[in-house]
Amino acid sequence: MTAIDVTGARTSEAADVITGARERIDALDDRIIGLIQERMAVSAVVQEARITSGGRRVNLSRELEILAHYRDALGRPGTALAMTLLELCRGRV
Ligand SMILES: C=C(O[C@@H]1C=C(C(=O)O)C=C[C@H]1O)C(=O)O
Repeated sequence: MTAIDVTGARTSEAADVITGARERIDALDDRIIGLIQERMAVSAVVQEARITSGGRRVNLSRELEILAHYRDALGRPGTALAMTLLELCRGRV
């Protein structure tokens, strides 16, 4: 397959732009995944400390703050993203 086929572009110039941009996207996705894994590890520290102290895993008021933060930054899809992040970090409630 040629670069044009793979990218869906109709010219080799557009195919070059898309190929370069996709490399940047792949690198960004790797960093985002790494940050999510780091967030999961830090969240686990908080949850473990709270559970060990006799508290509950989940803290609803804190989660509402996080949902609002993502919604304010990214709009409605930000809320969905934050819910997915919270599920990754503390499991399903
Ligand atoms: C990490 C915490 O514990 C849980 C996980 C959260 C998170 O991953 O952001 C937020 C609230 C809690 O349900 C916390 O209370 O800060």
